[in-house]
Amino acid sequence: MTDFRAGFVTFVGRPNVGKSTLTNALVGEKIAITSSKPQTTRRAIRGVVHREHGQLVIVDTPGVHRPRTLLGQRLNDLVETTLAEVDVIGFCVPAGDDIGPGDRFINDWIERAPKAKKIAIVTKCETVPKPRVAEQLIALQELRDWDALIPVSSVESINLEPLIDEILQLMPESEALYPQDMVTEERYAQRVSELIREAALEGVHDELPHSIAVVIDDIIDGEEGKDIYADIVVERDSQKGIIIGKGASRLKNVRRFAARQISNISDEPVTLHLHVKVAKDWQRDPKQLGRLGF
Ligand SMILES: Nc1nc2c(ncn2[C@@H]2O[C@H](COP(=O)(O)OP(=O)(O)OP(=O)(O)O)[C@@H](O)[C@H]2O)c(=O)[nH]1
Repeated sequence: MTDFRAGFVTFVGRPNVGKSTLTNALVGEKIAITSSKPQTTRRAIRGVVHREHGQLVIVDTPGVHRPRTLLGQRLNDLVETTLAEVDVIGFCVPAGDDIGPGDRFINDWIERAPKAKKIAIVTKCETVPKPRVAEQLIALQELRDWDALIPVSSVESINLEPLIDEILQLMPESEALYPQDMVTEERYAQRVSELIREAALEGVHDELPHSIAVVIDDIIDGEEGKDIYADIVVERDSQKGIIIGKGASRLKNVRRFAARQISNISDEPVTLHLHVKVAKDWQRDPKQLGRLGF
């Protein structure tokens, strides 16, 4: 096949700029979890966008930030490993935010991938008036000579196909890297655990979101469907109480919400069994981090 292009792209940017939402919107299926809490993303998750003339493999990275814990440090390492392997880096900045020191830090940082093509993406562009989008594009142009510059909205599906086209044009000529029917190579258990974590994050505040991890204990295929056993892990007893809620009301909601999401990605009925466990200060403990898969 001539003129078919394929390669890897990653979106970088401060936490909460909309990288995961953009990945999901481009792939057209829920791959990465999203939330209004910063630093939701903890794994390099791949989604694959298939088009007649090419294929994009999206690697989702955690938000870049100043590491305060061992977990933070490992997340930054993960971003760096990802950067070294991609063909295109998409630098994301929301239309409504001024470009600040955090953005400049990331802009300098992507220099560490000299071979990657670099594009700037203005996200959430439906949230501001058009002149503001134009201003943001100009501000970005002052940062560097981008290979492409494009405003998008994941929520209102603005410019998503043009973005895919722009990125594909920057990819090397190559055969398809993944089979046509594959949208993610994330293992089922990993996707399940992320969906549970997303449900558990709903409505929690302050430090608690960063303290929540989910471990899948077992997935048992029975005649009536799957039984999934999972632990929601927190760092302190007080957090355990918050997650469970009065008369276990909150935990029941988490289970109901997660089960519905998991059903959407499963081909048979699912029964979800959740337990809440305390692993004291797991974010700072190398052994616990290993056990939780970081
Ligand atoms: N209005 C609007 N909100 C958006 C858009 N894209 C993302 N958001 C919201 O912005 C918030 C953060 O989105 P995420 O996709 O989780 O951001 P992220 O950059 O992946 O965040 P981290 O995982 O923390 O790095 C969520 O509340 C999204 O719903 C958009 O196009 N328009």
